[in-house]
Amino acid sequence: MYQIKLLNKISPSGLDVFPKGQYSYAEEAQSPDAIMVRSASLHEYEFEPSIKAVARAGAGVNNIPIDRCSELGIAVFNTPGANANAVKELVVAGLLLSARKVVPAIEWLSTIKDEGDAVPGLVEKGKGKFAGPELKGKKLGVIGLGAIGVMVANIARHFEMEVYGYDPYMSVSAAWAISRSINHASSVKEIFETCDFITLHVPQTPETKGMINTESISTMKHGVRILNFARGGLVVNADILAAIDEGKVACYVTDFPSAELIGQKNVVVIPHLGASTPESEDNCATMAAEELREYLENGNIKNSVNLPSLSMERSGKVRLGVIHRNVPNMISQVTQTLSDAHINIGNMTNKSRGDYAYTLVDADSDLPAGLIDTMQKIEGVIRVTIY
Ligand SMILES: NC(=O)c1ccc[n+]([C@@H]2O[C@H](COP(=O)([O-])OP(=O)(O)OC[C@H]3O[C@@H](n4cnc5c(N)ncnc54)[C@H](O)[C@@H]3O)[C@@H](O)[C@H]2O)c1
Ligand SMILES: O=C(O)CC[C@@H](O)C(=O)O
Repeated sequence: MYQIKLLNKISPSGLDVFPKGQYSYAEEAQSPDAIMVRSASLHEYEFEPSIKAVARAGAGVNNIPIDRCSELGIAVFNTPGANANAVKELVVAGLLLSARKVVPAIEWLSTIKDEGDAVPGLVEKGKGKFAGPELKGKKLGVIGLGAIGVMVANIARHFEMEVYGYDPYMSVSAAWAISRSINHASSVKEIFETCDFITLHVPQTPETKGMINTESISTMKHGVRILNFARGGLVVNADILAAIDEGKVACYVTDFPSAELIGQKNVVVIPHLGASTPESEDNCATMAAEELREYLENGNIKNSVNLPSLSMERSGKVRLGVIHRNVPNMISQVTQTLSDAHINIGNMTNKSRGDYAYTLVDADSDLPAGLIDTMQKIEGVIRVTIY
């Protein structure tokens, strides 16, 4: 029985992917084989030795200690694109809210709610201070052209915005999906200097952390509107609040609340609702559960963020999955261990990713006792699993 430990609320349609009687899932598990998580932080988590995989039902993996997982031989998965449409739709709302002062205007209405028949008159008299510009004809800069950024860039064209996109690492599939009418910015500086609206769609990494700060804001247009549906850490809150105070930034819309942002003028704070639709919660949970099943049952890897993608159709009697360092002589040592035990290899495949590599072997006969221990002791082998 495979045990899955759930660290956040996971959509039932994802949990239905696990066959009853073969899998159990709960918030507490004695010897979990895998963890399913959304936004809970695992940075302080003591991984049980039984854990082979972590599946993030979502895109961002900055809540997971990826390097530590790799060193422990734990495969980390995410669900690319599964919640992109949900985020795109909320970004559209964010664009409109950043331009038209709908949020403060609604708040203002509650101050005149006891004025009886005078309300319509007060509305017509007071509404002038809530005027805001149209999107049509304005320049939108999209930083990060992945699953979400491409969708945002494309839909903004339907508002007749002039769209600029920046992503030095853009994937081939994103390049196919993006509209040809999007202008290619050759640097992030170009976005900062050119655009009236800037929206962030990059992961939080050491490279992107704090990218919106006093210095970068100083290169932007006066009255720029900034949207952050990616991660709170991309923006230095104190710097953007100072820029709002000076009028340099007209509005900041973020999906990542912090005490200093809540209630501030010209800041629209949303409680991390980007992916909170039933559709995206189902998509993410289903994709994450399918990835876990394929890995736990067959050792096949799809959508891992720390190990290579590698799948092989099953053959032979026993399958071995070996996570090892990406250094010379590893494959020969793995195969030598099998040949020393007179095991014929029916099929095998290997792929590397950065410092790590993964070898899948289908053996034609059962493995003798002790073989796994012998293989595990090879220098550079991190984890050996039988499937
Ligand atoms: N608000 C939410 O609920 C919510 C939901 C989903 C994702 N997110 C966040 O949005 C981010 C993007 O999601 P996605 O699904 O589009 O991911 P993605 O991996 O499909 O796209 C990220 C893109 O950023 C690009 N990139 C990386 N570093 C960059 C840099 N320095 N400059 C420019 N581009 C860079 C990558 O090349 C990639 O194309 C996630 O990492 C996550 O943090 C938030
Ligand atoms: O699980 C969520 O609600 C948010 C997920 C989102 O931040 C992501 O990175 O995919």
